[in-house]
Amino acid sequence: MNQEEKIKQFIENIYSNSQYNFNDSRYPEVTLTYAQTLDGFISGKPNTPPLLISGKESMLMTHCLRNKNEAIMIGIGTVLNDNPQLNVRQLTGFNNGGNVHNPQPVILDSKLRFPLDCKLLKNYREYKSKIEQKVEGYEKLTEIKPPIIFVNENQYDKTKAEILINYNVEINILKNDNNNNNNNNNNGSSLDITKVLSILKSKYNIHSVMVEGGAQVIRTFLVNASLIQHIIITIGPFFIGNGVKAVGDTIEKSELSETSESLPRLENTQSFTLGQDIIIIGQPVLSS
Ligand SMILES: NC(=O)C1=CN([C@@H]2O[C@H](COP(=O)(O)OP(=O)(O)OC[C@H]3O[C@@H](n4cnc5c(N)ncnc54)[C@H](O)[C@@H]3O)[C@@H](O)[C@H]2O)C=CC1
Ligand SMILES: Nc1nc(O)c(N)c(N[C@@H]2O[C@H](COP(=O)(O)O)[C@@H](O)[C@H]2O)n1
Repeated sequence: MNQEEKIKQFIENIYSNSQYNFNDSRYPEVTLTYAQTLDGFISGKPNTPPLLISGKESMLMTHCLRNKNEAIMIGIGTVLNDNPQLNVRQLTGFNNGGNVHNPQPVILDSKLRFPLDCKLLKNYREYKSKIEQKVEGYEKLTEIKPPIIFVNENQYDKTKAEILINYNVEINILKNDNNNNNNNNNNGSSLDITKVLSILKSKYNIHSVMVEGGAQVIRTFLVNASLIQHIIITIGPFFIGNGVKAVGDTIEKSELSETSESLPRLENTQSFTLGQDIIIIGQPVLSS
């Protein structure tokens, strides 16, 4: 077995040992995963170029996780800062007829700041055009899905939404409920994450979601930890001194949701090194 096959096998085991039962839940199976430095940062200061924390082996693990999960969720802050692709391009068989799949991108974007020239849209449009024109090798391309975006009612530009809908982007409009439990210091523009997850399950039949960040989204899930089934953290073996902290400086008790009265601890933990990085895996549990 090569390294990619070993990582895929390892990831299979994580999910096959999971207690999660899709039929019993209103939500998809959620994996919160991100990479941080030894001093707890997930990126450099805001508006600086994306910080590569994962080494090549743990990045391969991230691509295997993307391949395993049906959807990948990020916040608009990450789209704007990193312009990510969120595909599985490091896996064998990518765009070559292999048995790999790109996850469905899901973006939390209350005010619809989604840039029309971002890679997520550009890659999708290029893929679609190649399929429609049947360019050579088109049958072997790995499918790219247009993003699903969640916005807050009354906070988004309807004209921009129309443009995106014409590009096959799905826009889901949520009622802005300031009493939701997603406190994350973003001035009342936070989407109700339980609604987002239940729509992903009921409307799109999505079974599994990998939540990749950024900081505000990680925080939202940690204060609603009953929604998470797995946490997988890559620790890069270096310090950077400052930047964006994975969970911010402090989380107040008042931020915790009704269903998650504490921040989680991990059970069934596993840790190992991948290249020079340390991987920590566990299932979050809440103390009562
Ligand atoms: N090292 C890693 O694994 C990763 C690092 N990052 C880094 O994270 C940084 C971006 O983080 P942030 O600025 O915090 O942006 P973010 O990606 O967490 O997006 C936050 C935005 O999402 C929207 N949003 C709507 N509903 C929300 C909800 N319920 N909870 C949270 N956000 C909601 C709001 O507009 C909010 O401003 C970037 O620098 C990026 O490089 C991002 C992903 C992974
Ligand atoms: N696993 C991981 N390790 C790092 O060091 C990272 N900086 C990230 N960032 C996440 O990956 C996205 C970029 O994805 P593409 O390479 O463009 O497909 C970035 O936006 C973060 O979500 N992840």
